[in-house]
Amino acid sequence: MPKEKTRIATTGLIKRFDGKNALDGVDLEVRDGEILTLIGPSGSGKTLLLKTILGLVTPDAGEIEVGGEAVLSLSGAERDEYLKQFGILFQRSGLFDGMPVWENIGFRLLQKSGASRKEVREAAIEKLRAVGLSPDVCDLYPAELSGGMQKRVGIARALAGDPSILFLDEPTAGLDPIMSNVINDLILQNVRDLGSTVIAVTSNLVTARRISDRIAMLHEGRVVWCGDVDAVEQSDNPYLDQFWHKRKDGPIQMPVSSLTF
Ligand SMILES: Nc1ncnc2c1ncn2[C@@H]1O[C@H](COP(=O)(O)OP(=O)(O)OP(=O)(O)O)[C@@H](O)[C@H]1O
Repeated sequence: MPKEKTRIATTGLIKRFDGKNALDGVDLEVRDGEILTLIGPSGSGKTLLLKTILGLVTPDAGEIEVGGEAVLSLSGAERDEYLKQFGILFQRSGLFDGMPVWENIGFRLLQKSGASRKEVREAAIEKLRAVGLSPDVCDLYPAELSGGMQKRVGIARALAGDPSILFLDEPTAGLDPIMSNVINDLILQNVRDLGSTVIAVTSNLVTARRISDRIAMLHEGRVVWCGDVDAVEQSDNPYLDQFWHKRKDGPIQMPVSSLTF
C-alpha cells in the first residue's frame, strides 16, 4: 500500500513559558485529507500547538513542516501566503460582534482585492447553506444568534475560501448533545466535500469519536498516544485509558485548585 502523504509535521517542538515547557518536544504527523483530533487535559498544550503551527506563537526549539516545506523561517509576505491555506474555527467561535454574519464569514474574502461586496455576500450565503443556515441569517449580528448558530457561522467562516487545512478548536464546546451531533455531522460532510486536512481540538469525547480518523493525546506538552480512532478502546496506554474513560485515578493528576465543587 502506498504510504499516506504527510501534510503537517512537527518535530521536537518546544515552547517554554516561565521556565516550564508548555510544549515539551511535540512530534506529530498529520496525513493529507485526514481528521486528526487532539485530546488531553486542560493546559496540556492543544491550543498552543495550533497557534504554534499558525505562527502566532514562536517555539523555542523544533521544526514545523507543512506540505513538505519548513515554515518557521517564513518572511512576512511568505507567511501571509502560507496562512491562506488555513481555515480556522476559534474557541468560542471568535466572531466579530460589530459585523453582520455575512461580513464575518466573508472577512478574509473582503480583504482580497478583486472581490466585490456583492460577490462576497453571495459566497457567504453559499457557506451558510453548507452549514444548514438560511440566507435570512446573513444580516443578523452574532449577539442575535444562539450558541449553536454561532458555531455554525464560525464553521462557515472557517470554510470560506475552501481552505485545504482546517483547524477547529472546540467545535462543540457549550452545545447540547443534539446540537453537538448536528455540528459533528456538518464538519464531516463539509470536510469530505472539500477534502481538507483537519486538526480538531475537543474536550468532547463523543465529538472526538465521531469525527476523527486518528486521535493524538497530549499530556503536559507531549504526545503520549497517537493512533486510529478505532484503536482507542483497545489501547492499554494508561493516560489514554484514564482520560477516555474519565477515571479519577491514573497517571494524570488534576491540580486540586482547578477542581470546582
Ligand atoms: N501566552 C501564554 N503565556 C503564558 N502561558 C501560556 C500562554 N499560552 C499558553 N500558555 C500555557 O501553556 C499551557 C498550554 O495551554 P493551552 O491553551 O494549549 O492548553 P489546552 O490544552 O488547549 O487547554 P484547554 O483545554 O483548557 O483549552 C498552559 O499551561 C497555558 O497556561
